[in-house]
Amino acid sequence: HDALQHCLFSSLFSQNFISLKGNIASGKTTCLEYFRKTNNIEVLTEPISKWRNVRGHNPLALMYQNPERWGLTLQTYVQLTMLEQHQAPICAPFKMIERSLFSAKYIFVENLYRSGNMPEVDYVVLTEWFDWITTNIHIPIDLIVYLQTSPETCYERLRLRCREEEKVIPLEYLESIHQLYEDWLINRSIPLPAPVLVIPADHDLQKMLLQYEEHRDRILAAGCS
Ligand SMILES: Nc1ncnc2c1ncn2[C@@H]1O[C@H](COP(=O)(O)OP(=O)(O)OP(=O)(O)O)[C@@H](O)[C@H]1O
Ligand SMILES: Nc1nc(=O)c2ncn([C@H]3C[C@H](O)[C@@H](CO)O3)c2[nH]1
Repeated sequence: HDALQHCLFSSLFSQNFISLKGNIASGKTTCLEYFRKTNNIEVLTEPISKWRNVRGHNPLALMYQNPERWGLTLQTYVQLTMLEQHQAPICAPFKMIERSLFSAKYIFVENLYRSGNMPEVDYVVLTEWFDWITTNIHIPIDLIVYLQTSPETCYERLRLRCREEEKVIPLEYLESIHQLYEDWLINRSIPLPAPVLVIPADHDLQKMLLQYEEHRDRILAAGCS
């Protein structure tokens, strides 16, 4: 009975799906935390724990160690876990999801392929999967929030956070990821699934919390855009 009531409740609201995007260590987790605490927003962080341990295997580490051999393995699993995130039922008027099925394809798969770290057959098979999913399954996104940082800032923060698998990431990797985000979200090289709100995110924690406060109304008006 409760589940039915919940679903009726959530169907009454024009559900608003906000996708939070940004480079590695651009501050997404901090942003999600802010909105989880201050508003009635359901937050879905990246399922990175799954990528680091799927039945005892760590495809994230494997990909960083040998992208040509393990890129497809990780990306196939990222695509599945991100689809699960998009499909997860929600019972709040807003759902903020860290990155998306789209950023996995347009940023990370694209980067692996363009940098020569993904054989074309792998790229083509992943694209076939992605095209089938996005054609046959509705992936609702009402607003994209882009935490725009410089690669250097992300590199510094990355080193501070020192996640084991990420120790091998050079600045150049962050620069190419940054360029793909800029091409997509600023220069609109690929059609966008939703409007983009850009938040400069090179500032310190205090200033960022003020930025989130300033942009709160715009973000929570997602569905009425
Ligand atoms: N505005 C900030 N100023 C300084 N350090 C920050 C700021 N925001 C986050 N950090 C720190 O930088 C590191 C990365 O931040 P965070 O985990 O929020 O990034 P992220 O975008 O979620 O990373 P990923 O893409 O890897 O999930 C963390 O150690 C965090 O404490
Ligand atoms: N190759 C690859 N493809 C993805 O779709 C993807 N999404 C996130 N990540 C990496 C970035 C951070 O190290 C860590 C947490 O964001 O996981 C990815 N790596």
